[in-house]
Amino acid sequence: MAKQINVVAAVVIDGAKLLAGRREGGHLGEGFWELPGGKLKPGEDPRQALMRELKEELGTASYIGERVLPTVVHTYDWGEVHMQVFYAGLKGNALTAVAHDAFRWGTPQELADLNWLGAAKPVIAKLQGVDLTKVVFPAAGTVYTHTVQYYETDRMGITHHSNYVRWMEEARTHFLAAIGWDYAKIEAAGIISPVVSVNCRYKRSTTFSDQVVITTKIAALDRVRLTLSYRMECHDQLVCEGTSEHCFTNQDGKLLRLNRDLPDFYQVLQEASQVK
Ligand SMILES: Nc1nc2c([nH]c(=O)n2[C@H]2C[C@H](O)[C@@H](COP(=O)(O)OP(=O)(O)OP(=O)(O)O)O2)c(=O)[nH]1
Repeated sequence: MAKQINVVAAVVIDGAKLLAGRREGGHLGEGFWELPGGKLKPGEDPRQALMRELKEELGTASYIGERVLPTVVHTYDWGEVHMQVFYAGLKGNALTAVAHDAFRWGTPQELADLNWLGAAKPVIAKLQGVDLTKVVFPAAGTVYTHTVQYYETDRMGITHHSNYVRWMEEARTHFLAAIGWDYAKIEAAGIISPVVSVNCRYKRSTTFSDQVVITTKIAALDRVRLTLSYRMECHDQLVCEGTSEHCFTNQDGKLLRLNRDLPDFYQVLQEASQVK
């Protein structure tokens, strides 16, 4: 059986253009054009891995967006490449050539005829119908990845259903920290945030070492209540959808009105709720 090689790659975009790199001499696939990226380390979160690779290969920090298409599988003499592809943007302007001997920016149409590595071809084909200027990047904190632990599975090796509610809390903590209101700050302001309800709909099971990508959004916000929605995906498939509803009280348990009692927090939440 061919050796499986897990790879992450980026459609790095700037306006209507994407970035192609030509593989330098001395590497497998030398002289072919590719999307910047590289091998995933065991257990590594794909988006984190891609940021690491882009930093190593292009010399600049990046932000990572949505998946471009489901995982591409392509077999070479040297193994079976499983490539996860995400949109990305670069924070810096100057590119440092480390693993490439040439770079080219172009629209998907302009770059279609380059001599692409096999696994990149379906990506370029898919991009022919995409207007890259319309690609949006998720707002900070909306994407969180949980790796399923051994102790979270049951006797049959399936993740116990109770864990999904805990992961919602992890994703929520991550989300609130990213919008500038981590739990320490909320507590320092004397605010208590009870959970009013939790809802969870299970679609597929997960198991040990699966990476569950959770997208958190504000589903509803009024003066006293915040509802967050969570969409959990694993191996490109929806595994669970949920919501959690929260109110806010002071130390005496008195219900707070966000707009009157916590205007700064309310404003940040309102802005975050505009993100679709
Ligand atoms: N980055 C990238 N890799 C691709 C593409 N298409 C494709 O088949 N591959 C394959 C080639 C390689 O077998 C593998 C990427 O491995 P790599 O050698 O670049 O990984 P790396 O940066 O971790 O390199 P190294 O440390 O092992 O030298 O994926 C593509 O478009 N981009």
